[in-house]
Amino acid sequence: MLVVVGSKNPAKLIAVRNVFEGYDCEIAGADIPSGVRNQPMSDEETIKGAVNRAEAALLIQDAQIGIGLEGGVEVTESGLYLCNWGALAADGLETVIAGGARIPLPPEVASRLLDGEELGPVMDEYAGKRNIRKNEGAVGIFTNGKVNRGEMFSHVMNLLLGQYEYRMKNGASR
Ligand SMILES: O=P(O)(O)OP(=O)(O)OP(=O)(O)OC[C@H]1O[C@@H](n2cnc3c(O)ncnc32)[C@H](O)[C@@H]1O
Ligand SMILES: [Mg+2]
Repeated sequence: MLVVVGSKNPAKLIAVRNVFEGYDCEIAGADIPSGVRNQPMSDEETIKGAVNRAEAALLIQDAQIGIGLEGGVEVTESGLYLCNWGALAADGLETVIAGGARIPLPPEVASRLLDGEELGPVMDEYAGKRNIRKNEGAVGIFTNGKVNRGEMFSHVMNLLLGQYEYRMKNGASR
């Protein structure tokens, strides 16, 4: 079985490989646009990005499962929160959706995002590192390394795969 992930970001691919370990399948990453802004600014926009990527990944030749994982932020009364969403698409099945961990961003990072900057480069500058988004992620930085981006997306992937299996088992495919 071929599982296509709508991204080549290693933090996302690691998460997909983790949860499909022991399954007889091949995992491939493909550059697929999210169809939303580079920096999604709400849960709704982030979900849309994840669903778009999953459904476009499924259209790639021989794909049996398409996966979309998307990071964004959500404005709340207690500040700007990192949000993460995932989607799993398969033929004949309503696209499965799951949400991941959320933590608040410090005001100095939040204000730059609200001014239109992207989290990826802002985080690199803030932490004085490179490619944080492909490694531990903002979540890794702000949790002192306790939960990195790959682990966070692994949890989202388990929520997706688990729901997929439940629906397949119970015939709730539509
Ligand atoms: O190559 P893709 O799959 O697009 O991976 P990405 O890192 O850009 O990830 P997203 O598009 O899902 O994330 C949307 C934006 O938020 C940034 N971002 C999201 N989560 C992040 C994190 O944990 N650490 C750093 N940047 C993050 C990211 O760089 C983008 O600007
Ligand atoms: Mg991106």
